Amino acid sequence: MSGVLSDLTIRIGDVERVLPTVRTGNLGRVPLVEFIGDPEFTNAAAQAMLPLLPAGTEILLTVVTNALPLTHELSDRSGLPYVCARKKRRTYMQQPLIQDVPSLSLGVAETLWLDGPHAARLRGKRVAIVQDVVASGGTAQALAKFVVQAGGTVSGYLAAFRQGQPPMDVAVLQDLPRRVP
Ligand SMILES: O=P(O)(O)OC[C@H]1O[C@H](OP(=O)(O)OP(=O)(O)O)[C@H](O)[C@@H]1O
Repeated sequence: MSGVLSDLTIRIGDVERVLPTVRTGNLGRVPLVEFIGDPEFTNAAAQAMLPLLPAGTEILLTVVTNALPLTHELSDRSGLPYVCARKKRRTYMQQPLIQDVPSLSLGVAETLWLDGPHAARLRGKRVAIVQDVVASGGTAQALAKFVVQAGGTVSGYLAAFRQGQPPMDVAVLQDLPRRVP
């Protein structure tokens, strides 16, 4: 069972968490979802997301940081491999694909990097885009561009949480308030 019990107390399966709220420059106070450092919460979310995987998906694509442990667990449970984009160029990258994200959920512009050999794993594949939270959808759009650049097709979008109204259909466990008082 999943649900928002109050504005900021959430439950996924048997795991309940009170989400902290943080103040951001242009959004006011927003709930903060953190999977990093919380394997119990991460595992519960990954397990609950299994039925959200689009039919026919062959590989998952995500981006650091918070979505990475979630995608790892989803990969382990589903048996689907995954590829992860970075938010910094690493010296060992070979002909990386590059996408700018104008403004992420916390109002910070980013550049995403997908190492060439990882991009090659998407070629000809049906790719599900996995995120912890989808807000504006800017990150999801950038990841979808990676899929197209790499020669794959997007099978769908899934996330643990949605905050706001992104432009694409995203399968989620729960909607969270975009702002809190
Ligand atoms: O739909 P959007 O508006 O693009 O926002 C969603 C993105 O924002 C958050 O990342 P964050 O900037 O907190 O980075 P982190 O995961 O590295 O902490 C979240 O992890 C998503 O990747």
